[in-house]
Amino acid sequence: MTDKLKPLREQIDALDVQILDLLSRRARLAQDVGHVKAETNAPVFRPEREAQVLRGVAERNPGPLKDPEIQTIFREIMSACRSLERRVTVAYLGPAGTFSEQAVYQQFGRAVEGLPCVSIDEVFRATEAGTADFGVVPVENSSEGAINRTLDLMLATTTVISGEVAIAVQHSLMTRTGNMDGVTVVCAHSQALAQCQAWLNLHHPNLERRAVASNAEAAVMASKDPSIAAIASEMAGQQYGLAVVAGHIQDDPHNRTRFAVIGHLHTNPSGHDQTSLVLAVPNKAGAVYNLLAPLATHGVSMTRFESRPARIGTWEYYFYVDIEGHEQDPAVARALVELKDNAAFFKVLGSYPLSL
Ligand SMILES: O=C(O)C(=O)C[C@]1(C(=O)O)C=C[C@@H](O)C=C1
Repeated sequence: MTDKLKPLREQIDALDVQILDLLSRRARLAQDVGHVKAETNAPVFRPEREAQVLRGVAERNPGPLKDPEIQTIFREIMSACRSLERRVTVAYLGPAGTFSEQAVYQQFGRAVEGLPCVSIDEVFRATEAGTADFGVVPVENSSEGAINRTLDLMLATTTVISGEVAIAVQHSLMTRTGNMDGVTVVCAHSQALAQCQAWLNLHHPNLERRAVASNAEAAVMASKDPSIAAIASEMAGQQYGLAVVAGHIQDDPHNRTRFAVIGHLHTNPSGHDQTSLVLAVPNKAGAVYNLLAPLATHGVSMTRFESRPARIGTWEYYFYVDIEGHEQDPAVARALVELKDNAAFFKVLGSYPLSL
């Protein structure tokens, strides 16, 4: 056995030497890029470039490694190279161990400075004030719908959307012991409780369900109190020393949450982009239909349409609309001019690469 392994390991060692050399050369080039950027005060993080690199490696991937694995490796390479230029700070809904933190790493890789915040409002504040370069905020969940606080703050603040990340949200029921002896309460964020309600009704109908600020907060509580179980990601459970009682308990096995990367960066076109808008129309018959007509005229697809009450005491709404393409794409640019003409209110939240 060792005789057969030895020559294979020698080949792996030789390749690792080459990989290391190539990585060092790549890192030095990134440093050069950093110097060029520093001269013009250009942004270090370029989401459109990173999206192109990640799509490119998936297209050229000869296997046997799978595309997501290859992309994870290259994301970390770029993250490490980027941190040689400058380590970016990213605010997210903390504490550590939340799905928001997972989304930060999925977008920026590990060589990033995470700034956990106590609320979505705080993430916007830190980003708007420049305490963080970027913020990562949840926008919508595939089973529970829009995160209204995020939508309201996107309208009210000066931040733009520079990118998006989608992550699979898998919940586990966890306690200190890995069993439910003496447990009377289950804690989680209200969204997580809602996403697991059918499972809880079936398996633990008598547990008191208590909504708390975040799933990670629930994990902290469960780590201190044996009468509390937490619903959270396994990552959060590990962080706070919990053991899994049951995994994958979300009612929708394909449960996903989409996060927006907010900041002050207007991202350039990557070739596969999306634009987010907020619109309002005068409250009269046919107004919404007329408002959206320019999209059809210019062949621009709408991928999302969400309404929020304007909260000014009348029955008026803001419409959150996602369309395919970048605001610099000619067809999108033409459609936006006409949309703006039709709308009583018009704001482009940002154009950014579609999540991988
Ligand atoms: O191309 C750039 O602008 C770089 O800074 C290099 C690099 C990379 O490592 O490939 C690093 C950070 C940017 O976000 C994009 C790409």
